[in-house]
Amino acid sequence: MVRLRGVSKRYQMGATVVHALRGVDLDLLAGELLVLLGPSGSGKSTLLNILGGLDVPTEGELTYGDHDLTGAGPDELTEYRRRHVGFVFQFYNLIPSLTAVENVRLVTDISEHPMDAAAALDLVGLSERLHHYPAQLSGGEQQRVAIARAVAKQPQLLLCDEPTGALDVKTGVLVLEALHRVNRELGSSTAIITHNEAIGSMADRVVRLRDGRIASVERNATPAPPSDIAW
Ligand SMILES: Nc1ncnc2c1ncn2[C@@H]1O[C@H](COP(=O)(O)OP(=O)(O)OP(=O)(O)O)[C@@H](O)[C@H]1O
Repeated sequence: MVRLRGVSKRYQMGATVVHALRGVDLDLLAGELLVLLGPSGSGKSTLLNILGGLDVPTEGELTYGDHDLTGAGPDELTEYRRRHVGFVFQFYNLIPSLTAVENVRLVTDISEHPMDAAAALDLVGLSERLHHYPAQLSGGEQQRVAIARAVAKQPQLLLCDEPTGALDVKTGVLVLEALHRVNRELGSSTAIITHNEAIGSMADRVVRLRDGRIASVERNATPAPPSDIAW
């Protein structure tokens, strides 16, 4: 689905150069659920941002299907994100003055092949909360609205940066269940960044980053259901 080859990212900070990624090769496969683990500063967010066209590599290649995005400019990357990528972040970034269903409609109104906003909220278990405002929802419910908003355009890629980082275990598991369901039912290739080793057990593949490099890739023959995960 998406292919990175020899991807490096360097940031110039005054006189010093920060090597965020060093020669990463990674394929995100169609329909898979990938968990990206690694210590703070190992390059996880940088990698996810490059996969999703939010950032560009200093070196290396990025391909989406048979579309070469290496060297793509801002307009081409915006088009790529708009058509194909859904993002979920640690903080939900909902519009406080809009209800759950209105937050999701912000995306469905401008998408080519959207799901119905209420159906997207149903997919994440929130059919009873369509007309609640963010302040009337728990943290886990707000994150599930953010997931519904990300998936309502039926993206081929769903990229999640610490989606359970701000949540307790019980709520975090509900969010993981929503991501798992979206991955299995919509078939969106899903990548989840986390510090939390336990979450690796629900993945088809676990990729570990260390110091900007891929330290290991493991395939899970029998991924665990999110309800079995505890931390
Ligand atoms: N915009 C930037 N400017 C300068 N350095 C940056 C920038 N973004 C990231 N870095 C540096 O690149 C390295 C990798 O950062 P990144 O955020 O990808 O790591 P991470 O594994 O996601 O960390 P965390 O788990 O703490 O979020 C870090 O050393 C970070 O300080």
